[in-house]
Amino acid sequence: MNFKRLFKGPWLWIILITLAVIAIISLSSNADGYKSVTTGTMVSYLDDNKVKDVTFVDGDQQIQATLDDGKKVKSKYLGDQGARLVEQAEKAKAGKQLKSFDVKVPKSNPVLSVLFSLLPIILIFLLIIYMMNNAAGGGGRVMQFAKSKAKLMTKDTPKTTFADVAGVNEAIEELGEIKEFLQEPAKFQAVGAKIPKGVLLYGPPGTGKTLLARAVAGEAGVPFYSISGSDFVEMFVGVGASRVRDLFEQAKENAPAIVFIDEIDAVGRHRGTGMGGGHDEREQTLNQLLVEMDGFDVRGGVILIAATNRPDVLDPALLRPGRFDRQIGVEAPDLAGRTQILKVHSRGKPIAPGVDLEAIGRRTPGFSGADLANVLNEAALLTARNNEKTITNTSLDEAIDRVISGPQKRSRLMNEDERRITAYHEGGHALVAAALPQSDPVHKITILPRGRALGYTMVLPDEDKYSQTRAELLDKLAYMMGGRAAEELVFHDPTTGAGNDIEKATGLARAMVTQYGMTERLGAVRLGENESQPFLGRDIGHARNYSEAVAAVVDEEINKLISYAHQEAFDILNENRDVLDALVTELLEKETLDKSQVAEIFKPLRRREVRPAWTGSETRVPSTRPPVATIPGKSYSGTNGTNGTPVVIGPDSGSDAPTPAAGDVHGDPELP
Ligand SMILES: Nc1ncnc2c1ncn2[C@@H]1O[C@H](COP(=O)(O)OP(=O)(O)OP(=O)(O)O)[C@@H](O)[C@H]1O
Ligand SMILES: [Zn+2]
Repeated sequence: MNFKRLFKGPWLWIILITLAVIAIISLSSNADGYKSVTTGTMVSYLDDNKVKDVTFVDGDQQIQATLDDGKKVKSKYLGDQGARLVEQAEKAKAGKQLKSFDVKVPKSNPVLSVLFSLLPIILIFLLIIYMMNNAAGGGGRVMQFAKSKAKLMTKDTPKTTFADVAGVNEAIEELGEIKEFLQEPAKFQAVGAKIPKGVLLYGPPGTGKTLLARAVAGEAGVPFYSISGSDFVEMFVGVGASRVRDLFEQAKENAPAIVFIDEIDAVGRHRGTGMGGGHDEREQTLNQLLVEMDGFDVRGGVILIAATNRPDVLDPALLRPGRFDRQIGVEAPDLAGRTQILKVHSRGKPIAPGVDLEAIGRRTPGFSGADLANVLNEAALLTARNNEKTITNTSLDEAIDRVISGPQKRSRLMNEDERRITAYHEGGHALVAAALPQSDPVHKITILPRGRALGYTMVLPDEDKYSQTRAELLDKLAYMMGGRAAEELVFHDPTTGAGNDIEKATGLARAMVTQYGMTERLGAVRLGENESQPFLGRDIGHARNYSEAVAAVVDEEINKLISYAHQEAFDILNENRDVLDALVTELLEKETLDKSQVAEIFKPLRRREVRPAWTGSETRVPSTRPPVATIPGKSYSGTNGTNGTPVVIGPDSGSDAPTPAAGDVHGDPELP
């Protein structure tokens, strides 16, 4: 039994104090052996001179008497009786009938009275501690609130290895150095090499940052301490800072070790931007972190690994050399990476012989490692639920859909009219996409309600893409409006189903105007800045750094882009009404159409010409000389720009439908 632990709990103290109080009270109370008699009896004892000695206890209005036969008695008297009784006793004393006579004014027991007056306060205090304990999630936390919650996972460290992390080879290469250092620090010290104290892993959620950090510890065989940045910023002021101190103390004692801080942006944001006037708790914690980082000696063998989704908001002081001077990006995986991750996670799962993991990887651009792990898990769950033995393509298909937009809503009854409207809406998206020359192939159309969407159309690039041209964006705008245009064309009355499409199209058009410089009128000028609110941790608005006049032009240009796209979509559908009807007929019957089925139906489609050249100005005349030829077979890895995310378009019941995991239309994440 851990006694130290026991003394930290409030209950033991409560019990001890209560026992002590009871003991003191019972000791000092009248365990004196006097027998109570009535006042009348006492008076008659005195009158009859039967009393040997007598004591008046004033405050208590009590007479204690010892009788001639040794009996001890006591009784109460009234206030004005006292004087008479004393007189009587004095007389008896004078007449020698009484041996001794005494008056006591009892002093109240000082310990007892202090205790009694403090008792309510103590009880309230204990109650407050108890309640705070509960609020903090139990476990006697308040009593040890300064102790870091970092957990030493196991003494023999995580079992994760680099083999468990796929598709992030660059990061693994960089971290390999850290691993070697932790294994053989002497080798590095001998040549005077300085190992980074801190490594910052940054990248989108679910790409395996935590997994990587654990793998370093697992590979090097050192203890792994992990804590989340938001844990620092908890409860009382000053606690965050002492947590940091404690965490490092613990790690140093067990060095070589890895300290992992997840969500470091929770503590590591720019200082001086907190809402509480700059001197908030977070800032103290950050300062302590900086102090610790400066103070610890790498030769001590503690290496700090931190992870964040938002490296842009971190305090520059953290990123300075000597702190997190090594920064490693962990990006969403590319096709090869996705295939590898799928392989890692399919280990130990019975995959049916016909399943091609690379094909799955091809269909899941934009998925993070966590999404892919989720796909395989969902597929396994479905397989078990259907009492099947192996994971088939069918269950993997369903699993991908689930990860994108939630489980099927079989119970949602759509009446025939609504189903037909949905079919035309989705058919509209798909047809416009297929008729335009620069858009990606239609991969799937479904009118099965799923999540909050009534149906969706998935338009996917054949390979990962990192940037998009203006013509591609114009095509995208057009097919985003395709659903709405189909409703207008066929039913003469649009529905609310296009709400989400309109929202995304407007976002895309705004970006084309204000960020990508894709209009003639405004040119290649960046308009406005995304203002990030560090304390709230997200962008709260768009700061306008341009005039009212320009704002009006921006609005006009956005409008122009959208209405052009809308008209284009409408015209394409009108020209191809026969194909649209054929598509809808198939959709109503089969509910879901895959790539080859769609391609078959679209064979007679009247396709649009490639858009004319555009440079944004008449004075910039495009050259007729072609670019140099590319070396066949050589691939270039993208550096930045858009990640090839599939576009999923669905008419939604509301505008606040969740963004599908992999389908963000204006998903143009600005890579850090
Ligand atoms: N590259 C990968 N290889 C294998 N599995 C991965 C990979 N990336 C993510 N996963 C899976 O996803 C899970 C979640 O990943 P992890 O917690 O490491 O992501 P993260 O980048 O730390 O996310 P966050 O930023 O949200 O904390 C892992 O436990 C693992 O199962
Ligand atoms: Zn739509």
